[in-house]
Amino acid sequence: MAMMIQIEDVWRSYDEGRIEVLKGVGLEVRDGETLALVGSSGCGKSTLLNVVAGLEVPQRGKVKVAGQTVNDEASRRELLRHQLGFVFQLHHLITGLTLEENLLVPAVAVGLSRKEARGRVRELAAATGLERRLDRRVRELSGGERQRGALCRALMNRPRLLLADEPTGALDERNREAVFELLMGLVADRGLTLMMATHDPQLAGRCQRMVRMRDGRVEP
Ligand SMILES: Nc1ncnc2c1ncn2[C@@H]1O[C@H](COP(=O)(O)OP(=O)(O)OP(=O)(O)O)[C@@H](O)[C@H]1O
Repeated sequence: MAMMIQIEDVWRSYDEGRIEVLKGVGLEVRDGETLALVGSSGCGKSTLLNVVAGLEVPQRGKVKVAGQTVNDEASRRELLRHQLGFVFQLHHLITGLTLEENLLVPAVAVGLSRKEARGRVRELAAATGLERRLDRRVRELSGGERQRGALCRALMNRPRLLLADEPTGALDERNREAVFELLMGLVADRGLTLMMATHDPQLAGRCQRMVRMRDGRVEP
């Protein structure tokens, strides 16, 4: 069975080792699997996702995504641009730009033609009910719309892996359900691998596998 993520004995600390967050994490996620990462606040879920995404560098250990070792700037850049999409708890869109402009940013970064990029924008906007919001500035969108926009942006470069850090954590219940349904629907349609940190047991239960973090490690 092909592995999408391979994490081996990963250690990450802050403040010159005084704050130890990841203490020898090992985890494998299969291609096409949906996995929920749960555990109490501060146990290191976000840090682990950031390490997988190459946004943070571990002091020790190995991370492979789609068989490629993530160990230098070039591999991290390649990973972020082509292999994975990331949805954060807060949308992280540029609020002064329109939604469409935001979605074009990752496409421009990989040199997609304007025509192709606009085609993808329309396709994702249709899939998330945002067709009539594309010309709006992000600061004029609702919380649920922003989060749906963030999901679109994460999928613009057609990654095979989606990482999500409390993707519905900042939303009210109605929006939470709607955004989650969209996310899971897009993951299923496209056969994506999903690794998602969540505090919501209901959302976690909708993933194929649930993994608990405790004291800087993943429970067996
Ligand atoms: N840049 C940093 N400098 C110092 N400490 C940090 C830094 N980033 C994270 N930490 C600490 O690492 C620990 C784990 O943080 P992390 O955000 O990974 O936890 P989490 O499980 O995602 O928590 P939550 O569920 O509340 O989002 C926390 O105690 C946090 O304060």
